[in-house]
Amino acid sequence: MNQSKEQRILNFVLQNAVRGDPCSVVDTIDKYCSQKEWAMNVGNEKGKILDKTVEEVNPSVALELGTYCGYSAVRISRLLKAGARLLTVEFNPEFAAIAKQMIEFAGVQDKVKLLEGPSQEIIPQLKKKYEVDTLDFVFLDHWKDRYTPDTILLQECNLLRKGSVLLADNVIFPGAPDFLNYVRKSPHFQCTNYPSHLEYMQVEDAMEKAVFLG
Ligand SMILES: O=C(NC/C=C/[C@H]1O[C@@H](n2ccc(=O)cc2)[C@H](O)[C@@H]1O)c1cc([N+](=O)[O-])cc(O)c1O
Ligand SMILES: [Mg+2]
Repeated sequence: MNQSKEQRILNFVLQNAVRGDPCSVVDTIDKYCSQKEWAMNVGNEKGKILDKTVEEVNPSVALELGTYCGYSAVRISRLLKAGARLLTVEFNPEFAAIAKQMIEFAGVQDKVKLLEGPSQEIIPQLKKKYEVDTLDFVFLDHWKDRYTPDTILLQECNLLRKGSVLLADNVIFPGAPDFLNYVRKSPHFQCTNYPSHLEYMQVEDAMEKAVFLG
């Protein structure tokens, strides 16, 4: 049975990155996906915007929607302070299995909890089942038509507090027009746009930061 692209990415990391070194895992995925096979990791250019935002927020509890191969889970968790944790949601069992191995190889498994299932089922479980009070940081990088309903669901579940920061990937390409419309029109969010490029390509993209005002 021939391998999936995601399995090939993982194998390349296992053979070429340094075990226990998250930066080398991130760099090795970028090397593979820029030279061999494109994949929908946030990448290094937008990854630097993600890094800056995570460093600014310095979250104790962070949520990621859309783990995929674990690139941004490794990227985010490498910046977390001792005792801080990242919850990352993945719906596809194959991707979840790849991401788990990627996270363990990078040595960040103590900071990352991978939750398998659709975001609309997991989000309402965060408080009781996963002992979350409120979220300091949320990275949205899953299905683009889920950004808005999940942002509304996060509010309905009282998971955001004054100052909670949402950062959304791909608001230009593939695009999340309804999300941009929603957060920019809402009196509950203060928005900032960060123009960038699609990972590994010279296509315009951007990230949107939306700070919850309570
Ligand atoms: O489509 C994109 N992303 C969708 C991501 C989806 C991921 O989120 C998971 N999920 C987890 C929980 C859910 O509830 C639903 C899905 C899916 O199982 C998948 O692992 C995308 C596409 C391009 N592109 O250039 O085409 C570039 C990008 O940066 C992208 O992020
Ligand atoms: Mg993306």
